[in-house]
Amino acid sequence: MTQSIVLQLQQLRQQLEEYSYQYYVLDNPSMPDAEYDRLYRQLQQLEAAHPELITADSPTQRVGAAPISKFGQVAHSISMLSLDNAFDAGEFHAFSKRIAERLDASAEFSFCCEPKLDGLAVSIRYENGLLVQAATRGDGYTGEDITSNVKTIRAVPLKLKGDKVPAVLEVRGEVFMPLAGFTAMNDKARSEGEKIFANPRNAAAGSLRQLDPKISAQRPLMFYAYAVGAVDDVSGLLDNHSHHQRLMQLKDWGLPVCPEIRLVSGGEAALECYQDILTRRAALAYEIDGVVIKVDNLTQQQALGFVARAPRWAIAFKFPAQEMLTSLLDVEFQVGRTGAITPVARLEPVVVGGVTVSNATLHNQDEIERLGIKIGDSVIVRRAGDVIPQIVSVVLEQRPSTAVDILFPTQCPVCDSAVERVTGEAIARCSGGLFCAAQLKESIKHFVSRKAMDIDGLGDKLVEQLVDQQLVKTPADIYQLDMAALVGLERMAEKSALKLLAAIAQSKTTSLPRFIYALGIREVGEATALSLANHFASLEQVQQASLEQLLTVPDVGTVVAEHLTSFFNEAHNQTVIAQLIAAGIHWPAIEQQAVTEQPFAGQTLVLTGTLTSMGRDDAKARLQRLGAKVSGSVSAKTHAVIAGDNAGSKLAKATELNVPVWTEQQMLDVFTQYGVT
Ligand SMILES: NC(=O)c1ccc[n+]([C@@H]2O[C@H](COP(=O)([O-])OP(=O)(O)OC[C@H]3O[C@@H](n4cnc5c(N)ncnc54)[C@H](O)[C@@H]3O)[C@@H](O)[C@H]2O)c1
Ligand SMILES: [Zn+2]
Repeated sequence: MTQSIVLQLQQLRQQLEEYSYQYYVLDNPSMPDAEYDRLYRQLQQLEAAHPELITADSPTQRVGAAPISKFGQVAHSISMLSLDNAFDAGEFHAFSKRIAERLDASAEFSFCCEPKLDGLAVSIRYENGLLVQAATRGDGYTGEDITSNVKTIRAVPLKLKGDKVPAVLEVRGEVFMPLAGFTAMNDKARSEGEKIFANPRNAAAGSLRQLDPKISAQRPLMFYAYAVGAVDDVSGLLDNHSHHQRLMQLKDWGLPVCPEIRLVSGGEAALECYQDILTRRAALAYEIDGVVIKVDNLTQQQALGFVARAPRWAIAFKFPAQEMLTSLLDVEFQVGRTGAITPVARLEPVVVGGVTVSNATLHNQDEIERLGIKIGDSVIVRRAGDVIPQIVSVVLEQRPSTAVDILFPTQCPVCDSAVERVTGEAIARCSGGLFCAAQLKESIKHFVSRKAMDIDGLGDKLVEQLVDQQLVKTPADIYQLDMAALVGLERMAEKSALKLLAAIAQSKTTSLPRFIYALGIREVGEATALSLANHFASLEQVQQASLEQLLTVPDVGTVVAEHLTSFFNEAHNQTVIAQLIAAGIHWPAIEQQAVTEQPFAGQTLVLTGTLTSMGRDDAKARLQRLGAKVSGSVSAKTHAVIAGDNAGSKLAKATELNVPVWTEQQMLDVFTQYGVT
């Protein structure tokens, strides 16, 4: 019996030791805090039942980890301790009862309630108001000398304010990374393929404990003071009665103090304060993992004193954990309305931040590779605030032998079309734009829009009804709609149905650029559609064009060319195009003349002001057909500016740069001359 308990204790201590090493020394924990806390509690309970088995080196008897040798060492003349935890109101009441009994006190305590900032503790020493040294907590007795690094934190004053400051003042507080800075730093690292930090605490610790302070200087670190360490204060400047009052003094001396700190009277008020901060947790600019509730009276604090590793006069009342351990059951691939394929992790349900989480996004294939994740893995899930749950890392040591690789689909899970991933893009997409049910509503809305097939009366609401009722499964089905189908729809009177059918019939007479644009190929806007039509002069030629041929078209770069080839390579799309043509969609042949005669070839033109004869888009399209590149801004390279009514700054700029200015009429004359009407 005892034998097995000894073994169990050994195992727990060893495990906690290893996790602490990763957490404190490497700043790279492999376990969520909640899992560490759970094992720690287990150890505490076992030790409480068998006090004879407690060893001096047990994690329950020690603080943090010894300083590492790459830094100089700093001995703390007043040790830097940890805090005992409470995980529910009952545990807080037990704390308050304990202290009342110890002090034999009947009156309510004044409590100072402070957000428990999630960063790392540092001690900063000021001598005659000047910052002379800064150290980490280390094992509580000896910390690491990080003076140069702390000096790079802008919020930390190098000199205290005012001339009345204690001769020696050690300020203790937390260095942390505000959420905005954390997110920005990780986004940048991710886009540059660099290591990202699992959470703001690791980011703060990893950023501060750098041999090169220049690296710390670039990191968005912040500091809040929450205690005083050693002092030499012969003139009695520092308050001797209230912890809260001391914090206010630190503030006056120029040290940042968390604005959420409250002095309250009694346990109930402390619990209310806890609740209040918990409700506002997500709205705070930095991460906190609980509220530290401290007996405010310094005489009482002194009387209560310390046990092994924590003061008796304070307790950290923890919030529900934002990171939990769970397992990855499966990965599903969802197809978005624009064809983007997103891997979604199906998780063993777990409560994170007070909410049950059973799914998390895995973003894309790069993210899957970055995490090195497999189905069956133990994973750390993080849900902070209203942010969608994320998988932050895999616990490799717990990988089961049955874990299997995640296979990214090569075929769309909705429509079976090929999945494409264009060079340089992280997102993989279904290439069956005209056929894929997941993309149908968006593709139909685009197909019928004004600059595409221009079907009047076919608004978004109606498109949704047609798709939902499965009357339209591809754009080609629009041309099969009849009276019987339409009058069955909501708010569709016979008269409007007739009008709609007429508009559909009318849309069959179109132009090649419009038709190409209507296909909704990614990145193929009106201008590109026009370039393609002009260059190839027929749909067949566009459909059959190779990547190299496409790259010779003005306006078409690698990304557009890749989208075009994968779209036309997809047989599903070809089928729908054939159905559309069969339904009677047609356009006038593009005259060879339009292709060759391009008086504006190689020229950049700018349109400005209000045109009276046509819309800006229309004019732009015609100028493009004549070879022009139409730009939005005037420079010395602009060939001419076409000025409509009320032209403003662009016209002024043209005059200033001696760029020729044409009237709308001059432009119309050119259109007539070349027959672009
Ligand atoms: N994930 C892991 O593998 C792993 C490993 C080791 C430790 N841990 C985590 O670390 C905790 C133990 O670390 P700890 O000893 O630093 O204890 P702690 O973080 O629970 O509490 C003490 C610390 O709280 C901080 N703090 C923040 N705001 C404060 C305030 N207003 N007043 C006073 N202190 C404040 C200080 O840095 C202080 O040192 C565990 O509960 C666990 O969650 C995790
Ligand atoms: Zn699809």
